[in-house]
Amino acid sequence: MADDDVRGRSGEPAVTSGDPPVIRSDVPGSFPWSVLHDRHPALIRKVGDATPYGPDRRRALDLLLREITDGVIGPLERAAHDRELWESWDRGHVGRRWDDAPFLWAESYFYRKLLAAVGYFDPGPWRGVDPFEPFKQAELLGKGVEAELRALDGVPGMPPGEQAQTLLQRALWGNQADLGFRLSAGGAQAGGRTTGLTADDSDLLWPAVDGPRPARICFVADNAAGELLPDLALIDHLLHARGAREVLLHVKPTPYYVSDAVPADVIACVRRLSAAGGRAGEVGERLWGAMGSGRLAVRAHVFSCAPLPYSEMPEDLREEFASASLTIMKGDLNYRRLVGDRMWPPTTPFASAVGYFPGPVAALRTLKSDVVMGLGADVVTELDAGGRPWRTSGTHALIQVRP
Ligand SMILES: O=P(O)(O)OC[C@H]1O[C@](O)(CO)[C@@H](O)[C@@H]1O
Repeated sequence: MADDDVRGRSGEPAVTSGDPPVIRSDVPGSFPWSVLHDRHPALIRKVGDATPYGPDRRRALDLLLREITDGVIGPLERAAHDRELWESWDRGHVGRRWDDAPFLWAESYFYRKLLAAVGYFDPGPWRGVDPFEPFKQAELLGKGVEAELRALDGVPGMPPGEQAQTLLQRALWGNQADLGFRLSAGGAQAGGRTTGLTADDSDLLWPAVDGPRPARICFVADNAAGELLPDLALIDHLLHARGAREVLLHVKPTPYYVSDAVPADVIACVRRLSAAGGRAGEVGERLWGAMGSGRLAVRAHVFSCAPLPYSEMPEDLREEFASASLTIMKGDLNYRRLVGDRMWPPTTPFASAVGYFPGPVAALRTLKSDVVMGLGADVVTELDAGGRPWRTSGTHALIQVRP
């Protein structure tokens, strides 16, 4: 796959091969345009309403709203702890228009600036206060999560193959629990789901787990609460029932894309499981023990919040993925970063885009953005004929594996 960020003289990303163009947000009415122009302003308001910030934080939120509305991407503060890091991730976009940056880059930078606006990195009372915590917390205590936990009670009575598939499917569809999606005006209808998957390589996934030696699994999580709970139930299955040696659970180092899990969310979910009683309680107790013994380790790599595709991952992360029997990538954003945020023809083979990845990799994702590949031509024809926004509505899902 060509590297998006091989730069031309202007600093603009240059497409160097026949790969399709990187997705931008500059077409009014397009999905990425609506994320930048509708979803992000709405999110700034919701964040301001959810926490009693004082006048200085409110002013900063207003300034950010003005910046994303009026157009030009401003730099981070001179003293920002990660300014150098972001300079290394910049591809000449700072100082240019938000709409002209790659969609992936612009969204990621928006979340970094939102954290700055609420004082997340500054000395003072708001340092480390997750602006999305009220939304995550509401979900964790909600009825949907209660039902998810109770559903685990039915799993031990199933034949082993069905247990595995059930836990896999619950983790997959848990990816609908994306608060960024639901907080926006148009996203509220997410929740319907199709019965079949648009692609299903699950028969390739289990052999990678059950290989000759006890597996080491990298599990790259996505959203907290409603997604992380079934993810953790699947992780428990890998460790407890499938004899995996260890699971390295990658989450975000800082709050991101509203509901993306950070280490505190892992702890909250393990506590929630442990306190639930029944099968969920057993799962929670085992995971608690696995964290204590090191069989379940949490990672919060800085690249997990980078505005770049995984093809540009740093060497230490590459080595970690290379050492795994299987890396499981959850969710839409991880998919975009895995295959490259481009308008791939949807029948392009999945393996052709992930050839750079240093080990076996599986994507578990509900479809919430334009990027998709690895579908059968008949599937695409049928989906297109349906006349619905199947790529972005979260009602469709896929499991793709490159062994
Ligand atoms: O939580 P997920 O599955 O990564 O989805 C996040 C998705 O939401 C969006 O922010 C908007 O749909 C996408 O850009 C992104 O891929």
